[in-house]
Amino acid sequence: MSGKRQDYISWDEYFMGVALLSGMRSKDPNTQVGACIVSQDNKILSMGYNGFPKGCEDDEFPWERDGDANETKYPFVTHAELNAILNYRGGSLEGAKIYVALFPCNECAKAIIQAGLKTVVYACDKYADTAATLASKRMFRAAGVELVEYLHTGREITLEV
Ligand SMILES: O=c1ccn([C@H]2C[C@H](O)[C@@H](COP(=O)(O)O)O2)c(=O)[nH]1
Ligand SMILES: [Zn+2]
Repeated sequence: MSGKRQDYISWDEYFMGVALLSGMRSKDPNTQVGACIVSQDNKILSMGYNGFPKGCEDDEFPWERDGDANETKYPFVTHAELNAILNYRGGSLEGAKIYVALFPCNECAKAIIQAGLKTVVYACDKYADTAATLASKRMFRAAGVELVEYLHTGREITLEV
């Protein structure tokens, strides 16, 4: 009997928690996505969330979903997964895992595969029926990337400072 705490969070809760916390930085009024990249030995390598590129001010670019293409957020927003990959300054991400709030779109899938990530753990798949997600799953399957649905534990985590 070591007397250690028993209610500590699991690795999955920890990394998905970091991904969700990163997503809370997003200014997207509809969908906030966070991502956390983790090495094979459980070290956090990088994080990201969906937002406009550097120099593209949140108050000057549109957050709309509908309208003329260039009056919506879609051409401008950098996705959480891509930001996490681009934020990494350490070299290779070969073999790493990515925890992400939303199932990656086809563009993120390409970046994930090409960066050498081998596992995607996702919390939500709300666009499962879209062409982008279906293309994404097809590419992940072909590239041998493991897809793991995050099992929500129901644990509420409160952060107090
Ligand atoms: O792989 C993905 C897919 C989407 N996102 C971001 C891009 C947008 O900011 C939102 C999606 O907005 P909706 O209003 O739900 O269409 O999610 C991402 O980061 N990664
Ligand atoms: Zn994407």
